[in-house]
Amino acid sequence: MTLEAIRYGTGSLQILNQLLLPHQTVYEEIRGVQAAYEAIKAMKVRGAPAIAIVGCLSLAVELRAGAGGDDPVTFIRESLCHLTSARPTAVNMGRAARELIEFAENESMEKNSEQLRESVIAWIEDMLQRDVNDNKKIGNYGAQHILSGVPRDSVSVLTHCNTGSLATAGYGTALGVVRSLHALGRLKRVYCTETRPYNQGSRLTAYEAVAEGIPATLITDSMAALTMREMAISAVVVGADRVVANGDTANKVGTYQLAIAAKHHGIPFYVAAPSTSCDLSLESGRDIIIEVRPPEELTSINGLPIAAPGIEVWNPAFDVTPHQLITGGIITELGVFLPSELQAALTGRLTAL
Ligand SMILES: CSC[C@@H](O)[C@@H](O)C(=O)COP(=O)(O)O
Repeated sequence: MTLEAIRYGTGSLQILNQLLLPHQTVYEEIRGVQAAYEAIKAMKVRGAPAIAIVGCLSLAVELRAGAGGDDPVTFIRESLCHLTSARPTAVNMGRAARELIEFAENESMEKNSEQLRESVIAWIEDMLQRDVNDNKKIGNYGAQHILSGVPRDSVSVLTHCNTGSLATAGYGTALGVVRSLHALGRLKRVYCTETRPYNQGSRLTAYEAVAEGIPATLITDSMAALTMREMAISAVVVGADRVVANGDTANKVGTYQLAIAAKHHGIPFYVAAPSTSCDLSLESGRDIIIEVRPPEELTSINGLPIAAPGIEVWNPAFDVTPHQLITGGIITELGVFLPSELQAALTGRLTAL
């Protein structure tokens, strides 16, 4: 069974409302940029790569209907800036916006409005396939790298949040590595954290694992260190929302403590992310803007209050793992790099942000 977070046909876009998973499978029509902005903000669609793809596809839907009239470049620029502001930590939407605006500006030198719309739509539609292809490469590189440390045995890995088909155009990043290990017949088990407060692990990663027959065990976030000690974990593999020049990595809150626990237990810690999640314009993780989300995400679950009324809440959605703790490497579609190698490996391959 293939899970589809995004359904796109010429001029029409639907997203799977991930707030309703795993109990209901409901696809919602996204008719344009504002609807995509709201869906991203509400986390109906989430995951750094999926946010960028849905944002850009919503623009394609509007362009297909002739939006922007005689000045499509202004419409494209304003729409993309708006979409980028929905969730600030993940870099993928900002990067896609930057590249697309530059592309549209260049195209506008030679093309009329109609032709420009067509070429921008083609650029956007290509994102879906590019993302899946990149994720398959990440899966393969990551699996080979992990297995190079354990030549014969099957491995157990631990992952955090959801980085699978639901967070990308398909296959996934960290969960793509897990998929590749499973496809090679070398995955003993994946341990997935619940991932409070939004439960992307228990609702989404667990859902993908069950749907695809991947051997998986759910743990609460607070069981991670114990699991590392007791369950012969060979690697911790997580995704990323932004990897900066020195390798510091912003990812779903809780990642940092996993990296500390992995270091204590001598377990290699990997970040799996496409190069589009890397941001060489920032030198260190201190410069990353961390999204702080509403208190209700902690004080209730599905609208049911679970905390003492009146308690103050701090709800940062992401944390930054220092590069020194990323001991396994950063797995990209171009290969696996130590944090110290990343900048040189990507220089010249990424557009400046
Ligand atoms: C594949 S995106 C990186 C993930 O590890 C993770 O941080 C993520 O899914 C993003 O979180 P979310 O807040 O659900 O959009």
